[in-house]
Amino acid sequence: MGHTANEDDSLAVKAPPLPSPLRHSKFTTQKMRILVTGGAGFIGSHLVDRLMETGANEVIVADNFFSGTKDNLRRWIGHPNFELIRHDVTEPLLVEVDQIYHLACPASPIFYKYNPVKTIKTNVMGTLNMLGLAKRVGARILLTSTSEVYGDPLEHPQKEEYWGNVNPIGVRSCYDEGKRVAETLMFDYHRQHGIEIRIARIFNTYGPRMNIDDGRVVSNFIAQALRGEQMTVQAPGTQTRSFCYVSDMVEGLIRLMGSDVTGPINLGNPASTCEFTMLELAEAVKELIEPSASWKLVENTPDDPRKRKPDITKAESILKWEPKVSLRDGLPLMAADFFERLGVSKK
Ligand SMILES: NC(=O)c1ccc[n+]([C@@H]2O[C@H](COP(=O)([O-])OP(=O)(O)OC[C@H]3O[C@@H](n4cnc5c(N)ncnc54)[C@H](O)[C@@H]3O)[C@@H](O)[C@H]2O)c1
Ligand SMILES: O=c1ccn([C@@H]2O[C@H](COP(=O)(O)OP(=O)(O)O[C@H]3OC[C@@H](O)[C@H](O)[C@H]3O)[C@@H](O)[C@H]2O)c(=O)[nH]1
Repeated sequence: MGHTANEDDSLAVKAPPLPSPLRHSKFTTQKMRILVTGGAGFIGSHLVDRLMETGANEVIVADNFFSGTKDNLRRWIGHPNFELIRHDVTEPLLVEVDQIYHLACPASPIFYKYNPVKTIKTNVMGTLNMLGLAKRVGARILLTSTSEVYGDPLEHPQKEEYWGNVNPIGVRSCYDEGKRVAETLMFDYHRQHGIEIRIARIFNTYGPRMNIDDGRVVSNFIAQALRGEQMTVQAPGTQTRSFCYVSDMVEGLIRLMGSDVTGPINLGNPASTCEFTMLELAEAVKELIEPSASWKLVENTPDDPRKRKPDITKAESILKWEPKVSLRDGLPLMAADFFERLGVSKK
């Protein structure tokens, strides 16, 4: 026969305890426990390196390996402060953590357009699940949003106050509208439930470990040049992007997480040495990496933004952050990694 609450108060239904009371104990020196979703990807794995290298953190990566790979994390696998979970963020995740860097989402246009329904599910359900987790454990959560929330911008450079020019029904919408909803969810959880949120709007970032067949322009041009293929400049070639090196980006993300502002905050490199047309980028790859390389003009895809450059006044003043690596310095660093992975010897 079962007990009732009246018979035995110890079995009465109680409010759930605060998770991990040990974490607030003054008798233990706990490391900060940090979840990085999408940590097996390009930016995520560099972020994991920085978080692990301090020795002050335990890091849990949750990734479904759609575009990321275990190889990016091989130096940490087996480390006592590191755990890797194969997990899709569209499903709930139960872990006890202090901070969440929520990066999980396909980011290259060819990857995010491959299964647009899954992309929007990842942005909406994935972000809801991570916010639910943040609420349950009282964690601070940072979303890696994107410059794509500005769409094909009618203002240049783009400030955080700009609401954007986005096609809600186009082939890019699964990603840019998905990220816009993710930002909305972040702010609604913040206002309604008091969750500590941080939103970074990341502009085009490049560097070592980008998937060789990622499809984004810098990795495409370098891989094509090294494989002896023509670089595919999508028409008209005069569209611009402002390219930020990955170590600068990771520094910005860590500073934002440690700050007391919600954002959104633009992170990217607006320097005149970093805003390039695609034709200029092809010429730079030819000059700096493979002098025999050539390019051809190919058809573009719909809704490609014609120009993009961040206004980073807020990041500079609030986070005391500014990017340091110019495109001309960053391209050879990325190419060195591609030489190694493609098994081609540097001339
Ligand atoms: N690199 C950029 O230029 C850039 C610009 C703006 C925003 N961002 C954002 O930064 C984040 C990381 O981008 P990246 O460039 O490193 O791309 P990436 O493709 O290398 O990394 C994304 C990671 O998320 C994982 N992932 C995707 N869907 C998932 C799911 N449903 N569940 C669990 N894991 C999933 C992938 O396997 C991969 O490891 C993304 O949120 C992206 O939107 C990147
Ligand atoms: O082979 C290529 C690939 C791309 N491009 C051009 O290069 C420019 C940049 O394209 P990418 O695919 O690298 O990236 P996009 O700027 O379009 O989108 C990116 O923006 C920011 C992030 O959120 C994402 O990482 C991604 O969506 C576009 O104008 C595109 O037309 C080429 O000329 N040739």
